[in-house]
Amino acid sequence: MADLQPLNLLHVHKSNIIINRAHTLLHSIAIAFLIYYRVSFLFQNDKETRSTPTWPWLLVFFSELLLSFIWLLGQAFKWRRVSRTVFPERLPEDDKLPAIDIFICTVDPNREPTIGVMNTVISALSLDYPPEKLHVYLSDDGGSSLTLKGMREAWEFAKWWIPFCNKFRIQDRCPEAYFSAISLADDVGGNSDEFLKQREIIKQKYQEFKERVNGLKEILGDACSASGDHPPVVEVIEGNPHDSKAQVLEQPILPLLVYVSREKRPSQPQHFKAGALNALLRVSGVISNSPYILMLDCDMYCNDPTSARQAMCFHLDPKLSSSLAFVQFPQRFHNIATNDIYDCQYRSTYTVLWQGMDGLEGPVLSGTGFYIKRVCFCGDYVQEGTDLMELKSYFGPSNEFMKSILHYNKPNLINNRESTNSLIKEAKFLASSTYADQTKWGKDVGFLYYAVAEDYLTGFTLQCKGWTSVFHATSMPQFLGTATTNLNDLLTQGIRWSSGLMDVGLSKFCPFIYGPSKMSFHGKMCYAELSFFPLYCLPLWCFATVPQLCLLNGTSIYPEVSNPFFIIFPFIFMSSSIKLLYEIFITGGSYRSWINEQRIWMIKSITSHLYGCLDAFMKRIGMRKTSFLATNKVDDDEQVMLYKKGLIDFRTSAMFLAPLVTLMMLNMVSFVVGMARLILVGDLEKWFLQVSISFYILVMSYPIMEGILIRKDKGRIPPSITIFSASVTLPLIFLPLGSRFLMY
Ligand SMILES: O=c1ccn([C@@H]2O[C@H](COP(=O)(O)OP(=O)(O)O[C@H]3O[C@H](CO)[C@@H](O)[C@H](O)[C@H]3O)[C@@H](O)[C@H]2O)c(=O)[nH]1
Ligand SMILES: [Mn+2]
Repeated sequence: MADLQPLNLLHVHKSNIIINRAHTLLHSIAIAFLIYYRVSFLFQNDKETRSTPTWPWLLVFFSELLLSFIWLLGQAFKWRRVSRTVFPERLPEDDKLPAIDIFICTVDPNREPTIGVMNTVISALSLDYPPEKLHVYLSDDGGSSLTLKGMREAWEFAKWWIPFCNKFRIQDRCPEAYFSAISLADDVGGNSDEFLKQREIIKQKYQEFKERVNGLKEILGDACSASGDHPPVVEVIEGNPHDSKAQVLEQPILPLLVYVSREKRPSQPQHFKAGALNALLRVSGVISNSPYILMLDCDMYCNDPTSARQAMCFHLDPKLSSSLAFVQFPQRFHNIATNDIYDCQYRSTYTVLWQGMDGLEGPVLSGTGFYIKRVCFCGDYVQEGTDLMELKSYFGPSNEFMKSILHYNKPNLINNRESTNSLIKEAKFLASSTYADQTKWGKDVGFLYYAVAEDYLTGFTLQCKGWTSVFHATSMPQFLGTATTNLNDLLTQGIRWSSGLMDVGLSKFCPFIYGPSKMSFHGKMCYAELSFFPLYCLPLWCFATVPQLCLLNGTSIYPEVSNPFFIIFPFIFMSSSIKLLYEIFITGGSYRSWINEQRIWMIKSITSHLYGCLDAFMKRIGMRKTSFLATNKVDDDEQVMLYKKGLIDFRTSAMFLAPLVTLMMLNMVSFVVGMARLILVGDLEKWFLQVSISFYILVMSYPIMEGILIRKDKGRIPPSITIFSASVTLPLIFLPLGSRFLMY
C-alpha cells in the first residue's frame, strides 16, 4: 500500500492565477490606449503637432513600447504559479537510494576565503544521506595549494564533526554557522551534560581547524594565490597517515572527498565556471559516476541536511522522473539585513518568477543549489548502436570515460590502491586543458560555453530538448550563500549577468528563434524576458532625461490634465505599483522592500544593465572578449557597518557614480524649474506629468542626495564626483545636447 502514496504534491495557486490574469488584461487595455494616443498624435496634422518636436515624442514612445513589451513577456511568469510539498519519509530504504556526486567550484582564495569554502565542503560531507553514496568534488580553478591543504584540514575536522552531528542530530551542519548561531535551543542534544561537553570539544577543534587554515595563508604567502597557468591535479583526500586513529573515538564512514584542479594554460581558452564543471563531469565520471549531481558555488553551504532526500522525492517519482532533468532550490543568503537595501535576496526571482515557471516546464537552472541527472549532459549521443569511434569524437578519447557514459548507473568506485593510481592518472588526463579540443564539450555536451550565463543557457537548451525541471522552496532554506552587500560588487556582478543574458538573446539561442524546441510559448516568453530584461536600461535612461530636458526647454510631451487621455498615465503607474506591492505582500515583504526593489532596479538599469548591454554588443561585433570576475566574498568591517545601518556603500568607480549623480541633478533642476513655473505661470495642467516624474525620481534618489550632502562616513559619494557631475556632465553634455538634439 505504502508505495501508492505520492512522494510529492503540487499546489496550484488558484486565486493568485485569477488575480494575475485579470490584472494582465486590464493593464494591457491601458497600454493599448496609450499606444493609440501616441500613434494618433504622430499622425495628427494640426498646428499643435507642427509646433511639437518629433524626436522627444519618438523617444518616449519607443521607451513606452519597449517597457510594455518586456512587461508583456514577464506576464508568462504570472500565468500559473505553483508550489510543492515533499514526503521524504516515504522514500525507499537507504540502501535503495541512488548515489550522488557533489560539485563545488572555487577559483580565487583571495576573493573566496578558504575557510568559507571549507565550510561548504564540510556541510556537503555531512548531508543526511548514506555516506557511502556521497562523493564530494571540489574544483579549484586557481590551482592554489592553500585550497588543497585546507581540504586536508577540513577532512580531519570532518572526522570529528560528522559523528557529533549524527549523534546529537544537529540541524545546522555548516560549522561556522552552527557555532556563531546565538540560540542552540533547537538542538536535539539539548542541555545534557554529555552534549555540552562534546560541543565544547568540537568547538575547540573547530577553532584549531580555523586557525590552521588561516595560518596556511601566511605560511604559503604568494604561493597560494590563484594562477592561470598550472598542471592538472586530482587528489583523493585520505587524511593524515601520522594522525593516530585512536584520537577519533568512533571512526566514522565519510563520503569520498576529491580535490580537482583542471589544467590551465594562458594559451588555451578556459571557459570559466562552465569549463571547470565540465572537467568535473569527466573526472567524476571515472571515479564515482553517480547518476545524480548536486552543484554548489563555493559560498553556498548546505543549510538543511535533508535537501538530497527532498530532491529524491521528485527524481524518484515515477510520474516525473523520465523527463525530469533537475530539481532547483532557491538561492538564499545568510547575510541579509532586515532592510535589504540592495535587494540582494532576489525575492521576486525565487518566489514569483521561479514558481511561475514551475507551473510551466520548470524553473531556469540557477547556477547553484540544484540536483541534476548526469545523463542530461550527454546530449542525444549515447544511444544504442552508436559506434565507439563516433562517440569518442563527441566525448574525447578516454576509454575509461566511454565506459562511464555507456554504463552511467554502474558506479566505478575506487577499491584498491593500484586501481586508484591508474584512475587518478586517467582523471588527470580528463582534466587536461586540451582534452576536450575538437569534441562536443561545451557545444552539445556538458555546460555550454557560449555565454557567461552558462547556467541559464544550459538549462534553456535542456528544456528545448524536452527535459523538465522542478522548483522547491520551503521556509527553511536548503542552501545559504553570501549575498553582495555593497554597491560595487552588486553592480559589477550585474554587468556580468546582464551581458551574459544579452549574449544569449542576441545569438542563435534567442528563445524565440532557437529550435527545434519542445518548449511551450509561455516558457519561451519567460526565457526571453530573462535574456532581454537588461534592455530596461534604454527606457529608464530615456524617462530620466527626455521629459526633464523637454520641461527645461518648454516642450510638453504628455497630455494635459484636462485631456481624456491623461488618466492612462497615472493609471498605468498605479496599476503596476499596486500589483508589485501585492506580490511583495504575498511573498512576505513590506513597503520597504517595495522602495528598495524599485530603487535598485533603477540604479542597476542606469548603470550595470547599460554597461552589460554595451558589453554584449561589443562582444558580438568582436570588440571585446568574454571575462568572468568572480564575485567578492570577503567583507570589510566598514562595509558591514554601513550595510547594517541601511546606508548604501558608494565606494565604487566613477563609471557607476557619475551617471547616477548627474541624473539626480538633472531631475532636481527640472523639478525646481517645473515648480517655479507652476507658481509663477500657473500652468500646472500642462506640466503635471513631467514634474511628477522628476519628483518620483528624486524621492527614489534620496540615498544619493544623502550621500552627497549629509553623510560624512567613508561610504559617502566623493565630492570629486559631485563636482565633476555639476560642472562637466550636466552643464556641458546633458543640457546643451538636450536643447539641440531634442528640439527637432
Ligand atoms: O573561472 C571561474 C569563475 C568562477 N568560478 C566559480 O563559479 C561560482 C560562481 O561565481 P560567483 O563569482 O559567485 O558568481 P555569482 O555571480 O555570484 O554567481 C551566479 O551567477 C553565475 C553565472 O554568472 C552562476 O554560475 C552562479 O552559480 C550564480 O550563483 C563560484 O563558486 C566561483 O568560484 C569558477 O569555478 N571558475
Ligand atoms: Mn556567488
